[in-house]
Amino acid sequence: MGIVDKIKELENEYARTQKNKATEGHLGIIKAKLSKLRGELLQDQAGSGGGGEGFAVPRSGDGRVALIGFPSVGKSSLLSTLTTTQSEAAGYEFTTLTCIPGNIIYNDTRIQLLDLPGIIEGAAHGKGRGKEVIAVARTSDLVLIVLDAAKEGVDNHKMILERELETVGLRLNKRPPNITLTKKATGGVKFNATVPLTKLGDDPEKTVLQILKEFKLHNAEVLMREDCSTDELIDVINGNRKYVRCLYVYNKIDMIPLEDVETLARQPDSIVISVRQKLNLDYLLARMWDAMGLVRVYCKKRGCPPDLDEPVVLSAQRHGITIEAATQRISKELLVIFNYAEVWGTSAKHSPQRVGLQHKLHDEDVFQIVAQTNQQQKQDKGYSQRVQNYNAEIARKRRTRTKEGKKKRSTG
Ligand SMILES: Nc1nc2c(ncn2[C@@H]2O[C@H](COP(=O)(O)OP(=O)(O)OP(=O)(O)O)[C@@H](O)[C@H]2O)c(=O)[nH]1
Ligand SMILES: [K+]
Ligand SMILES: [Mg+2]
Repeated sequence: MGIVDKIKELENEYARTQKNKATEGHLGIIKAKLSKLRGELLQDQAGSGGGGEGFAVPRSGDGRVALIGFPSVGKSSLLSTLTTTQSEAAGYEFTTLTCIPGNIIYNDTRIQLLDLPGIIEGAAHGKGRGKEVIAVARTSDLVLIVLDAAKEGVDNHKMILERELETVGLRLNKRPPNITLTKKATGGVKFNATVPLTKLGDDPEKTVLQILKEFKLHNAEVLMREDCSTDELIDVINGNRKYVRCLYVYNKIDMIPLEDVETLARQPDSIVISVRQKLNLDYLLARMWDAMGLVRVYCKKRGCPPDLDEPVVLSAQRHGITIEAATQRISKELLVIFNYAEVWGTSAKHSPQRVGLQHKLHDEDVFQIVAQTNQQQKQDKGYSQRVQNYNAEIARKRRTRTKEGKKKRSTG
């Protein structure tokens, strides 16, 4: 009998067995067997054929949130509750074997929520489908580390998960260190700092030089604008770090005493919930929204009220929250003829305020783009260059589209 059939048989047995005190032991053994077999199945998929390339779930909506956690903490139950997608949930581990996307509409914004297989210690080094799960975390705007509040050693679980994510270059709830590193061809190492450095030993410059040497960087300029640690310097040298927001979601609080719930809720970036009893889920959504740093702005045409049902959603983490990012989202063509914008809302000093492309918008601001007049276009030296760039980009897009079309026709 193959592994899949064995799993089927055990699942059927699990479903058939009455859940009560007398059967607890027997169910426990089935669960253990199932967990072992499903873990093996997951490993197989990661190894040959099935896995490797990661989960092919395209990005959609205005932001992406990944559910990361140990098996059976309630990730799938949470996805099925917050979205209209159903992801199978069960009492045994590794119920979910792949990435399952769902959608949340919140504040007129579409958020893609991703259910994922449970991960275990060693995930970062390829245990189970750990590598692929973590790869999804890297592409997300927010990671929800889901924890089982009723499980013993939940603090330890939290630490293990953080470590797994950190190992592969994710940095949770941290800002990129304020260090500029410029690699040079010659000239040796030039080191400068604008603040006192307290975390790099007695001779910070020497420490920095030694670290650079380890990475075979013999010619470079380093400028530190904050009191950084060696780890932060190494992050900057490595360069492929991904800074992601993260919230800790403690599920199953229906199973623990109220005092314990309060202790967990007081920890930073932590939210306590019960999916089963639908406790605190609205609060979770509100915290998710805040953590994602999304900004809704409304574009209006001259003489018309703005369309308040259709925000342009900007992400501080991804493309920025400037007038430029907003204009680009409406149409690249508009950027070519952009003259100035008028802004109403909390980012404006007075309403409306006349602003340029680099103005940063706030949530629920309204803006109107004012184009250059023909006369202004003639006088603007940069105008013809912008038109050329724009046309070149359109041409490039058209070429890649035809190429892709040809490829599809020849393979499909
Ligand atoms: N008591 C309690 N049980 C819950 C809660 N949420 C989920 N469960 C149960 O926990 C078990 C595991 O739930 P799943 O949603 O399958 O967990 P998962 O994290 O997706 O598990 P894997 O896919 O195996 O990693 C199921 O038996 C759920 O009914 C909750 O809030 N309270
Ligand atoms: K499960
Ligand atoms: Mg699941």
